[in-house]
Amino acid sequence: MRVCVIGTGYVGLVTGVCLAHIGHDVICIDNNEEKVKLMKSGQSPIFEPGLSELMQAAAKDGRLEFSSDLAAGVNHGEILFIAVGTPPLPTGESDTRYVEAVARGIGANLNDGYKVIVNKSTVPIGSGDWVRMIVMDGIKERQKVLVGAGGVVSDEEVEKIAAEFDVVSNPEFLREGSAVYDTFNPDRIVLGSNSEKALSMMEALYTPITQRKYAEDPSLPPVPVVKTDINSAEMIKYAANAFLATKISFINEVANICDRVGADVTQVARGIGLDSRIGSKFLQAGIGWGGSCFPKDVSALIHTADDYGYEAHLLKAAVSVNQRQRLIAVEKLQQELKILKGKTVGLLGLTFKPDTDDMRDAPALNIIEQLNRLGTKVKAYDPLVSQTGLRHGLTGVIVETDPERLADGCDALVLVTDWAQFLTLDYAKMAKLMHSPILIDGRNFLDRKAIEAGGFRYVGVGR
Ligand SMILES: NC(=O)C1=CN([C@@H]2O[C@H](COP(=O)(O)OP(=O)(O)OC[C@H]3O[C@@H](n4cnc5c(N)ncnc54)[C@H](O)[C@@H]3O)[C@@H](O)[C@H]2O)C=CC1
Ligand SMILES: O=C(O)[C@H]1O[C@H](OP(=O)(O)OP(=O)(O)OC[C@H]2O[C@@H](n3ccc(=O)[nH]c3=O)[C@H](O)[C@@H]2O)[C@H](O)[C@@H](O)[C@@H]1O
Repeated sequence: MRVCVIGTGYVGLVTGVCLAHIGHDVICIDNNEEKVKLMKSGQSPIFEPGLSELMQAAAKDGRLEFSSDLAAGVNHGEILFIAVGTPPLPTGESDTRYVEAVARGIGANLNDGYKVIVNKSTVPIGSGDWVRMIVMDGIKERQKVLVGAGGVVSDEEVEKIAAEFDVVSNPEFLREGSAVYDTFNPDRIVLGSNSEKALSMMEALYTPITQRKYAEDPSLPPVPVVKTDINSAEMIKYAANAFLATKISFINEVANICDRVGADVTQVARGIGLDSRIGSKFLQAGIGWGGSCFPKDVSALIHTADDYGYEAHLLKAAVSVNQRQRLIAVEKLQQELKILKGKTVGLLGLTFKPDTDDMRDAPALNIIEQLNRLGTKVKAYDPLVSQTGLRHGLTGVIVETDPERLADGCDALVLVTDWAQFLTLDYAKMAKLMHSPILIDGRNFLDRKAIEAGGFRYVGVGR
């Protein structure tokens, strides 16, 4: 099928590349010319395991193109994905201006022939109808321009074009760092629409994936396709992220109680996670959830509830537990070192999770800010940030090029991101380079015994 994906961030680029890989004819559009230039040269603007290889192969096979020309993209695609960002506004609500610009642009360029317009971006509930309205506005604006220029686009023609598109909500559930894997091995595909025609085109689009043709385990039963109305599909996305974030806040709260009563949250998590009603995933206690989506999506859902006269107490509590948890490492440093002014702390990891270069709403940022406020010198080593030299506008932190330089002269280390590389560092050597070999394991990631054998005092979260 002919597909156009508009917006080449994590979601758009991974969607476009994976759809090309399974045989569709894809054009990816972005209004950032620099990005388009980079992608045309075969380079991925984001770090995502496996993505570059698939991207280069699909481009070589002629199934994947990049452009900044929206009109060309709209003309090409039978299915048009909107995958631009929906960042949070200071109020917590979602900033939909990029979706609006794209929807208007689609309308202004819609041509003959049926099109499915897909909301892949995470958008506030009710956005399906809103996108339809904006696309219609775009069509009308074009009509005005054409009429002004002596063209002849009649009202009937506008109605005809309008009748020839449907809007589908198709929320995305991929995780950064395993985005390609998640795309080929989804737990479900959610499609929200009231149009049978649009739904059947979307089902056909995803058939190779739902039939597990590209799955790690092709013998699994087909991927469930959940077909709903548009509002419910949009709500599924928010509810899923809000549930996962709340689950992490729950285990973090349990961890804080464990710290006080002398229990070990890692053992508790295993003990409760084996209950199939609870499940073992997303029970890793630590310094809290971050990233580009959990914080913004939970806030947006709280905001939506508020708009409709409902106070979302539980979600607000999940956020407030998380805000406190973000600084738990600083509390632990104070317990260990007492006065932090004039001390040097080294952060192992900066990104909000491993296998990504994304620093959006990373807990490291709060830790750096708070330590700076307390007069502490902060250094950091991150496998990706240190290597790529990408500083992401980081201030108040010296980015070191290797773990031993990081340890040199530190009063304590804090493991911020659970990068696999951190399991095999030479901790004995690092301990010798430090003023005081203290390690706060903000992700309960390391083997306490091995770290202690290396000469460190080990402090976990809730263990
Ligand atoms: N990052 C993630 O892991 C996930 C994100 N989502 C949702 O997907 C959406 C996209 O998120 P990301 O990929 O992280 O976004 P992003 O912020 O990384 O990328 C957005 C891209 O859209 C482009 N763009 C903005 N306006 C444009 C326009 N008018 N025309 C063409 N391109 C335009 C930007 O240049 C940028 O390349 C958001 O709604 C997010 O909540 C959903 C699931 C996972
Ligand atoms: O909407 C989105 O953008 C995506 O948000 C999350 O994906 P992502 O943010 O990439 O990363 P996660 O693996 O979910 O981790 C989020 C945060 O929670 C933290 N986390 C995760 C799991 C856990 O047990 N404990 C924990 O503290 C991570 O360190 C990270 O800071 C969801 O998992 C995806 O399904 C969703 O598509």
